[in-house]
Amino acid sequence: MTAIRIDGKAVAASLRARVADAVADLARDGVVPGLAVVLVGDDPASRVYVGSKKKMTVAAGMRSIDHMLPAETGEAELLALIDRLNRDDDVDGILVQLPLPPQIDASRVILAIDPAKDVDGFHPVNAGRLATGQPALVPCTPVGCVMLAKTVLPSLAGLDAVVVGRSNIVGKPVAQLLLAESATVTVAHSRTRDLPAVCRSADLLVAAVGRPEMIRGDWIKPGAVVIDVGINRIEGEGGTSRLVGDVAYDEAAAHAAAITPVPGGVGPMTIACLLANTVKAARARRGLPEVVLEVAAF
Ligand SMILES: Nc1nc(=O)c2c([nH]1)NC[C@@H]1CN(c3ccc(C(=O)N[C@@H](CCC(=O)O)C(=O)O)cc3)C=[N+]21
Repeated sequence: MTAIRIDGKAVAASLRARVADAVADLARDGVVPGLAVVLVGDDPASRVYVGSKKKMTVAAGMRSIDHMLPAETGEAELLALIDRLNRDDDVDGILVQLPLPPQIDASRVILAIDPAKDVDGFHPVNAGRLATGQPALVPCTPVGCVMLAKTVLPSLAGLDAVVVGRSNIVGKPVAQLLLAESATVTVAHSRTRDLPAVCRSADLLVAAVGRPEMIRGDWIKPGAVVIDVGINRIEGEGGTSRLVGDVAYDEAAAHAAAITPVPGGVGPMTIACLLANTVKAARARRGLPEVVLEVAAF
């Protein structure tokens, strides 16, 4: 069997087109959503990523407000900026790029963001709302994972889903979303016994561990759907480098029914979902009804 390659780039482009339509609707009422992105330090990969978010925010018709702060920025200074952004009525979404330098406590920063503007969905209020089935801003990468799975699966109800990784950013929220879709969810992690056997039980496998190609072909149940969240840069010969996922793609594709590539899988969905969350926040803050931006499933 050779698996279907799930085209995250194409699904993300169609989601961004829906976002742009929703932004045009808001513009007719004089509303232009604004997304503030805060980057502390000058990590080159983070700069590239923030740049591409800015470009796509503007392409969708929204305002992008960048705050590039030096690596030595103190926690109090960052918290003061967040306070200003919370109060600024032109700002609908606030994203503080992670990781933060060691002198800043990320959990305190996340707690300081107004949950109504928390387009990353990392604030405990949004995490709690997601866990209890209330309307929430939901983390972007997990939403992207579920959207991609739904492009090849008519329903996730009753499926055995295995999530490898238990971070607050991906593992836990993607498990909550899959549970809300009525999958039977197992969250595996570094202390899980016989991880290959646990993975082999999965109809739907979500890999979010951050270890290059850790998940091998013979860990995949025949006919499974595999969503690879990992984005790992590995050094090749002669100073070259390439991106690989947490799943050994070629091996896994020999067993799976469908699989997301890296690059071109979950990554582009993360940014598209961030734009969608910004529209969602802009509407909710003004008491406007929610619009469906999800790409039509199946
Ligand atoms: N507060 C916060 N929110 C985030 O959502 C967040 C963050 N901090 N810190 C960094 C990570 C990383 N991240 C990516 C998003 C898109 C791609 C992406 O679009 N990747 C493309 C291209 C990759 C390339 O060519 O370099 C792909 O996978 O096809 C990658 C990485 C969001 N993050």
